[in-house]
Amino acid sequence: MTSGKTEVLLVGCGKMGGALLAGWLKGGAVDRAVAVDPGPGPDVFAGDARVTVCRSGLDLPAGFAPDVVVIAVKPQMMADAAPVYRDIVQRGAVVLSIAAGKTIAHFEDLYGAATPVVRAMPNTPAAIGRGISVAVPNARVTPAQRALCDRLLQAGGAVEWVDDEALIDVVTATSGGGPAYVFLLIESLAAAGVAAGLPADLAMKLARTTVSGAGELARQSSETAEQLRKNVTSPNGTTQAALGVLMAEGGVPDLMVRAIAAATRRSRELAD
Ligand SMILES: NC(=O)C1=CN([C@@H]2O[C@H](COP(=O)(O)OP(=O)(O)OC[C@H]3O[C@@H](n4cnc5c(N)ncnc54)[C@H](OP(=O)(O)O)[C@@H]3O)[C@@H](O)[C@H]2O)C=CC1
Ligand SMILES: O=C(O)[C@@H]1CCC=N1
Repeated sequence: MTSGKTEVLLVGCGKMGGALLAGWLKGGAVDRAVAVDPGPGPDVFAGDARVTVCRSGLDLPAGFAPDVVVIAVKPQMMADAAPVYRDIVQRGAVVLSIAAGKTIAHFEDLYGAATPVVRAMPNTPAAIGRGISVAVPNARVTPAQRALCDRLLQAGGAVEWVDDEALIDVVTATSGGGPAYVFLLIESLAAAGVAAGLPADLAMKLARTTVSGAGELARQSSETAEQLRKNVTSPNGTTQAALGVLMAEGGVPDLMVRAIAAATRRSRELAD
């Protein structure tokens, strides 16, 4: 922090890093950001005086000493992308990683055992301030660094902190990837409507509006999700006929257990 200003180095400005940066700039959470990305991702921010775009970590502005280094590259790119920031991290920045699978120990190995590291998992609704992140700090993170990471993550929506890092793999499977499962539901609902005779544009409008409306109702209502489901399900009516298929053995609840287990396994594999 320079004279009370918050300075961020963002490594990887793609879908998730870009969504976070947009939220920081919009909410004023960041006074200066240097975004490193070899692709066109950060170009959309180039007109903002607070943002400097670099194509490589070797081209950082002279003397740049960020408060936080946010790692937002794909886990598979980590070995190429992350080592170049060792000096800058060792000058006192906290590392905030949103990469699936990559553990706190991974960054301690890379940057030194004394490095303050926060491992977090956001999701793409952060782009509209409606995401949720879960974060875990290592013991080196100071209260001020934790508050800074909390502020950065809150620009994208809700934030939960946990102590057990192993939960982050499950969080990754549940809420990190969760929006994709919901978009699949929209696609599947629309496709099923078309298969049953609806025009495609009407089917897609019904699916998008129904899923987003139901999501907003779930957010605003004090009733449980189960009760909200029952409120739609008239005894021996049409919804009950559909749920008899969806909730049968091997149906959505069973599939979701398998899906979350597969994603959790994959997150653990990406640690290496
Ligand atoms: N997408 C999501 O919903 C979520 C993603 N995450 C995590 O966020 C991270 C990024 O994912 P996502 O945004 O989807 O991926 P993207 O591919 O959209 O973004 C990654 C960006 O990093 C760039 N990049 C590649 N190599 C380097 C490098 N050496 N230095 C700097 N930037 C580089 C890529 O450029 P290029 O494309 O040119 O290679 C790309 O623009 C991942 O670790 C993922 O696990 C976490 C939560 C949710
Ligand atoms: O699919 C992935 O690996 C990343 C992590 C969570 C969402 N996208």
